[in-house]
Amino acid sequence: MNKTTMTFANGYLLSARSIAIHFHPARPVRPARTVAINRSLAAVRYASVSSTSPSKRKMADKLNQEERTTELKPLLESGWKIQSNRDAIEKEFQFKNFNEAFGFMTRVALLAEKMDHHPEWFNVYNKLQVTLSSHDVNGLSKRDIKMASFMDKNYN
Ligand SMILES: C[C@H](O)[C@H](O)[C@H]1CNC2=NC(N)=NC(=O)C2=N1
Repeated sequence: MNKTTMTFANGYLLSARSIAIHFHPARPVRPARTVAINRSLAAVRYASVSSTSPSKRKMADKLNQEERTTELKPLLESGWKIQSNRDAIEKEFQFKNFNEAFGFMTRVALLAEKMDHHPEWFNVYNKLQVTLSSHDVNGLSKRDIKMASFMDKNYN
């Protein structure tokens, strides 16, 4: 095999059978996962901008007795429970693994930002305990019904 010879400006001579040239990009290439996370964050930022402002929100939207019977019924049938010491509902979700659980939480988080209504939740690996209540009315509101229904719809 022929040898390649290179002479450098400082006079050094390099002689080798093969020369490997490494190109270093000006900035590090972002892995696909980072790009996906950044897109999600951009979606959250967009959602926050277009979210309902607290001033516009109807403050007196606490569920009345009739709504409690009609709107809570399908949720209680799907495993939601009314807490004994608080006007709140709770449910435990179980997933295949952490990735599935966190994907679900991410989808819920996007809605939470859009609604400006946030779940209380506790996650360990594939389990997620959720409590829903509306702090501003100190009890259940239609926002909790909406969020619980969204969770049920997105849970397989
Ligand atoms: C300032 C902000 O709009 C409020 O604190 C929002 C945020 N998220 C909320 N989430 C819930 N669950 N209840 C609220 O009353 C509530 N209020």
